[in-house]
Amino acid sequence: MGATKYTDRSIPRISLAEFDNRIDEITSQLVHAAETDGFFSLTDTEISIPEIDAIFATSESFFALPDDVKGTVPFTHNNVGWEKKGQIRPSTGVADQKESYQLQFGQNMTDKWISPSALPDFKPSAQAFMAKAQSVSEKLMLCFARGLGFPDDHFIRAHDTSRPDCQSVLRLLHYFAVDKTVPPQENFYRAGAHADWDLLTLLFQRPGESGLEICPGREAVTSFGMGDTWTKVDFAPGDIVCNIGDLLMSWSDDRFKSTFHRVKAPTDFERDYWGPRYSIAFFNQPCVDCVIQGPRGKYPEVTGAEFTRRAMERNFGALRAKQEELREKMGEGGEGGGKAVAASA
Ligand SMILES: O=C(O)CCC(=O)C(=O)O
Ligand SMILES: [Fe+2]
Repeated sequence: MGATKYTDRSIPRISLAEFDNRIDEITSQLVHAAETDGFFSLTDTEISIPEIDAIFATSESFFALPDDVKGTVPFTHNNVGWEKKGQIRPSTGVADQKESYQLQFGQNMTDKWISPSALPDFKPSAQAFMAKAQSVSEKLMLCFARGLGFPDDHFIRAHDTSRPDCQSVLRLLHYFAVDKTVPPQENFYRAGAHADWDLLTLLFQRPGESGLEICPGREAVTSFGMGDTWTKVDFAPGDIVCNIGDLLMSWSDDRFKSTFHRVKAPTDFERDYWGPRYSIAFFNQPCVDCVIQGPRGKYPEVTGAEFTRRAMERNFGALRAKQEELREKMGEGGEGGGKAVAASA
C-alpha cells in the first residue's frame, strides 16, 4: 500500500449561537463551506457535551451485549438494524472493520429496537437524541434552502420525521480495537473511502478517538473518481462535524460538494488511535415521495425513493467492479467475504 499523501486544509467552524438573529451570517458561512470542501464543524448547538457523552454511553452499552442478543435486531435493507463486518465499500472491496446499529423514526423500526429487557433505557435515550439531531439538521436545512433560493421549509418538508415512512437514520458505530503486534492488512480500513448519499450528515465523535479523513475535489455527483490527497479532520469537544451528502450535491446542481471521507485503520504507533473507536452519524434521508431537482435543473427530476434506489445501484455496480478487480489480482474465483450492506453511506 503506497503511503497516503496528506495536506492541511482548514475545516470551517461555524457557531449556531443566537441562530434566529444570525441566520443570514450563518447561511453565508454554511454556503461557503458547502461550496468548498463540503465539510464543516458546528459549535454552540443545542446539544450539550453531557448529552453527547450520554448517547455514547448508551451506544457502548448496546455494543457490549453478546452478538446473539444484538443478532435479535439484524440489519435489513430498509436501512435499520445491527451488522458486523457487513458493509463493503466500492473503494476497497473488503468489509469495514466495524459493527453498527441503525435506527430510524418510523415504521421501518418495527421489531428493530433492542428489547427493553436487554437495555431498559435504550429506546427512549436514542429517540430523545434523534429528536435533537433532527432539530439541528432542520436549522441547516433552512439555511441551505435559503442559500439555493428555495422556500425556507423546502428540505425540512422532504425530511419530515413525523411521517411513518421517514427514512432518516441514526447510526451508532463501533470500530474494533486494532492489535499493534499484528502487521496491518492491505486495504483494510475502519471505514473505507465513500461519499454519503443523504442530504447532509451530522457526525459525533469522541475527543482522542481520531481517524476521520477527507479527500475533497469531487466535481459531479455522478462520479466515483477520487483524488489521493487526504486531510485529517480535527474537532473540539462538543462540536458536530457535518458533511454534505450526494443528495444535496445533486439538489444544488453540484454547487455544494459531497466529499469522499474514510476512517483510516491506525498505522502510526505514536499518533494514531488504536483503541476501540465509537462514533455516531445522523443521516438526513429523503421521504420516498419528495421531488428532487436543483434550481437550474442540471439533473432530471426524481423522487426520494428513486434517488436512493439509483444511489444504491451505483454503489453496488462500483462494488461489483472492485470485487472483480480484486479477484483478478488474486487470481481466484471466490466471492469477497461478507455481504454488501445498503447503508446510507
Ligand atoms: O465514524 C466516522 O467518523 C465516519 C462514519 C461515516 O463516514 C459513515 O458512517 O458514513
Ligand atoms: Fe460517511
